[in-house]
Amino acid sequence: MTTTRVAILGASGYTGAELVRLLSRHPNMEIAALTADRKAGQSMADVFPHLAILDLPPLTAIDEVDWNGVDAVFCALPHATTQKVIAGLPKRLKIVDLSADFRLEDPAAYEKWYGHAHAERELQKEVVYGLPEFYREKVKSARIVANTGCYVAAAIIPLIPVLEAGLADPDWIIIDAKSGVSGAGRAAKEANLFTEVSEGFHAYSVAGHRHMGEIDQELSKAAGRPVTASFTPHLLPQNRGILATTYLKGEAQAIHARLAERFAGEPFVHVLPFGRTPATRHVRGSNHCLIGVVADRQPGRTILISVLDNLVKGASGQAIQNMNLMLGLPETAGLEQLALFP
Ligand SMILES: NC(=O)C1=CN([C@@H]2O[C@H](COP(=O)(O)OP(=O)(O)OC[C@H]3O[C@@H](n4cnc5c(N)ncnc54)[C@H](OP(=O)(O)O)[C@@H]3O)[C@@H](O)[C@H]2O)C=CC1
Ligand SMILES: CC(=O)N[C@@H](CCC(=O)OP(=O)(O)O)C(=O)O
Repeated sequence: MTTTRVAILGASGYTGAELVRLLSRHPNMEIAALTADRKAGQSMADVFPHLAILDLPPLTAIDEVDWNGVDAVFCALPHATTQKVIAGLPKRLKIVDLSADFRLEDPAAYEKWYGHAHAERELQKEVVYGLPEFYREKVKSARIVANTGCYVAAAIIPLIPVLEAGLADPDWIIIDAKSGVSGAGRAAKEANLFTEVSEGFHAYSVAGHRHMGEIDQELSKAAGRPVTASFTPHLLPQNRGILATTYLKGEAQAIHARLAERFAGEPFVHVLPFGRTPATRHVRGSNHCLIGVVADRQPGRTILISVLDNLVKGASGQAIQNMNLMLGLPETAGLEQLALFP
């Protein structure tokens, strides 16, 4: 089998480093180029000492990449910087974009949630929304895939099959989600200082987080009519992991049966026995998403708990899963590691 030469744009960030870690053991991909912005000119060993044992190309600016030596691209740049970069890449390249820049199919929704007009509306029409468990066939033939967001993946993986089957009230969906701090990226921000995050816990962007547009887009498709979910993100004093607790009006046993049937055979989504609940440490460092279903005390109300590692199934692992599909490789290639526990 041939080896695909990949470039990682944004390799000096957290998801870029996670792509390098996972791809270093991928049987069919080799890293041909790595880019950075402020850290261009440095080596990966300088920027991420845990990767120093690997033989890696230097970090360069994007315009210094020799595209003749590249077959596929993982784009791990901040949102709002990605549209122009992807539009400028050679058209023969397969691209998975980890940012939010191409996830919203409606340009008006993009403008509403991101506060500016989409810069590449024509290109947007070509992009496939890339949650593999639901868009596998489309991803296989896509040139550009927009990876699902980390909070969004944790929230919608269990919700889509429930809404598709009409097993919960679409007007009563409450998603209470918590993320580790690596979800905010490596760039220094006052709000993410140790002193601001440790020994505490807080909600943020309440009733206005930009992921609401993406959640509503996908849940509306699943329900077959407009859905406006409640979603509140919280910042956990830990590095990795997302846990979403979702409250629904629907019968818990029926919801559990539907999810168990829908995800049977999925390599990375697992439904726990009825009543059992997962924790972020059960998925740390792995590409797995675990789902627990519990009957609330009030009959007809259900609590869903879903967990994933924001840097793996929420970003870099999911991106490799999508790229595997785009390249006709086994979907699990390079992604077989179990969680790091404790
Ligand atoms: N962190 C997470 O858990 C998740 C992140 N994502 C998304 O993935 C993307 C990457 O996230 P993450 O790795 O956390 O971010 P980081 O802030 O850790 O890294 C960003 C990377 O982009 C580079 N960069 C920044 N600005 C520019 C620019 N103007 N031109 C070129 N390169 C630039 C940085 O280079 P330098 O370091 O040299 O400045 C760095 O390599 C984001 O869009 C994010 O929303 C998606 C899901 C989960
Ligand atoms: C903890 C934290 O700050 N998380 C980020 C979301 C993670 C992310 O990178 O967003 P995308 O999945 O859209 O790319 C936030 O709340 O904006």
